Amino acid sequence: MATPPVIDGAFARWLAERAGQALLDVRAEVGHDDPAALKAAGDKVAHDLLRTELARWRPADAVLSEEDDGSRRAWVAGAGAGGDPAPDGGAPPARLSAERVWIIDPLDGTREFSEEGRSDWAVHVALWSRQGSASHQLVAGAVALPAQHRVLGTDQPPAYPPMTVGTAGAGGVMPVRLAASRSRPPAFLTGLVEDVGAVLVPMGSAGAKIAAVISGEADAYVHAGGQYEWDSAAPVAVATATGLHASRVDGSALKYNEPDPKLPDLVVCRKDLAPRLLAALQRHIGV
Ligand SMILES: Nc1ncnc2c1ncn2[C@@H]1O[C@H](COP(=O)(O)O)[C@@H](OP(=O)(O)O)[C@H]1O
Ligand SMILES: [Mg+2]
Repeated sequence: MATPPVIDGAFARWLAERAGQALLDVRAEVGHDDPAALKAAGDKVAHDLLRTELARWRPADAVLSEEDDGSRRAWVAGAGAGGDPAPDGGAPPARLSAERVWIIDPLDGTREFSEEGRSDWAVHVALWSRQGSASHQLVAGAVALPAQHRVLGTDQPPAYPPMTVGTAGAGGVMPVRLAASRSRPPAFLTGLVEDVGAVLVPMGSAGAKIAAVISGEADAYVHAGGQYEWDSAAPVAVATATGLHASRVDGSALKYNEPDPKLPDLVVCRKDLAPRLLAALQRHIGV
């Protein structure tokens, strides 16, 4: 058995790459005839692999995974998970007192994974640390894009600004290329696009969209209306490691390993574009 890297950033890449390969194998084996079966098989294979390797190589760390039972429930002090009566006496989840928590989305863009020919799906592996110095406290992360044959990671942050920026978004001739969900775009998106003079780049997977901003295929990613910590933790770790702006749509800091794992909105873009985009967002979401 191969021994994984000791350094957390390289370990995150190692994990994401392996889960990504397992997902490619599942896609090839199961096929696309039954999308629901393919989604379920992909979620399970990637989650099991990540959980097993984390238990083996980082046994002292806590894990928050999309595919864990009860992962979406908020912890409410004195009330138990989600405000329900607490059958366990109300003990908080281990992650809330842990020094280090792996925040993982074994398969982001599950819908696109099940659609033949699409490459906008990803594996997210992020590490949150109580000692983390950035406001998001993410200290390592990797995003595998298996069908794009690439892995982005904090261990080797891509160059900033992206190579393909050109004059886009700088008030020049090129419009801002705005990546957004192809299936659940924010309600204010049409108004925002008109206001900023943007062109829309619809895509699946938060990881794939943030990867597009990191590599310069898009200038910004805006989301609102619902998401969880695992949807953005790893791509935000990589984006900020490269020098990109990442925040809530009201400009406030993204926070991870919170009692409530909901993190419903975010914006990721180049730093030079952030003031203009955040000002436009204020007009459209009324913050
Ligand atoms: N309104 C919403 N509520 C909850 N999750 C949402 C959401 N909109 C997007 N997401 C989640 O964010 C991820 C990216 O979404 P999209 O592809 O639409 O941009 C998806 O993760 P999963 O594929 O891991 O479920 C999706 O489930
Ligand atoms: Mg997701």
